[in-house]
Amino acid sequence: MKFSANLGFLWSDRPLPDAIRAAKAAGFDAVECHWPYAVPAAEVKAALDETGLPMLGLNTSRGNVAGGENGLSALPGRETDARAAIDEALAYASAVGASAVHVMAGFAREAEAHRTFTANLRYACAQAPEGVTLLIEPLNRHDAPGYFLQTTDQALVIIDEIGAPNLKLMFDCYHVGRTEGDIVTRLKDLLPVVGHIQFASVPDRAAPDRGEVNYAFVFDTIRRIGWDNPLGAEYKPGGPTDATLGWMAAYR
Ligand SMILES: O=C(O)[C@H](O)C(=O)CO
Ligand SMILES: [Mg+2]
Repeated sequence: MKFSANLGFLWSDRPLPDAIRAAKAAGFDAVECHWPYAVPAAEVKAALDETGLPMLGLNTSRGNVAGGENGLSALPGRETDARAAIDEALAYASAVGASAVHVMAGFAREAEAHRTFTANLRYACAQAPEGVTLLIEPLNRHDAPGYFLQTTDQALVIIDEIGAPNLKLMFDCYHVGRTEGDIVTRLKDLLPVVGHIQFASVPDRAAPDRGEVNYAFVFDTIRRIGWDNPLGAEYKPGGPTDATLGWMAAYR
């Protein structure tokens, strides 16, 4: 199995270039991040070149975080800000060679939110350069109550409606486990539209060696169905990241 270190959580106490180096030293095959924008892209690119690790993805900006925002693309009336965030993410992705951008929907319950989200996603799909995939990710209702995109069924409707080859699903086993369950069946059913897979223990969002989901079974199923891309370790270490990596040895 190949694994990608999600540097939004792993080694998040270090500057991003150092976190990339730590991921390399720990044996990860790739990295991904959340919101790298405070770090000059050239510094991130230099660390990626130095380590040889690919950057699999980054997120569009959340907007006004202090004001409670968690993404902009489904917010009616905020199209200008949402598209600026998409442009920013695509430019950063191009500068560091990242292969995906997660377009964050945000907290929205208005009737027009679906139409706003699909319009902004169409914009993103049209703007994305060759080799950059757009991802949408349902977030579980416990951690992100009121988030517009909550289930894989809802994401599938959106992906089908837009019908763009560069729009895919971020299948985060943690969120699916918390909201929907039946993780491996959902994954198999959705495989044609899956662009990236992430994981963490359920329900604690810790390393995958605990909790109610048997990740040995999940990873084995992923291997059997022929998914060969690195799986995103997006868990909260709750202390020094290096002390939480014992789970990896079983899959090498
Ligand atoms: O929280 C998650 O699972 C996402 O992957 C993310 O990037 C931020 O919401
Ligand atoms: Mg995730």
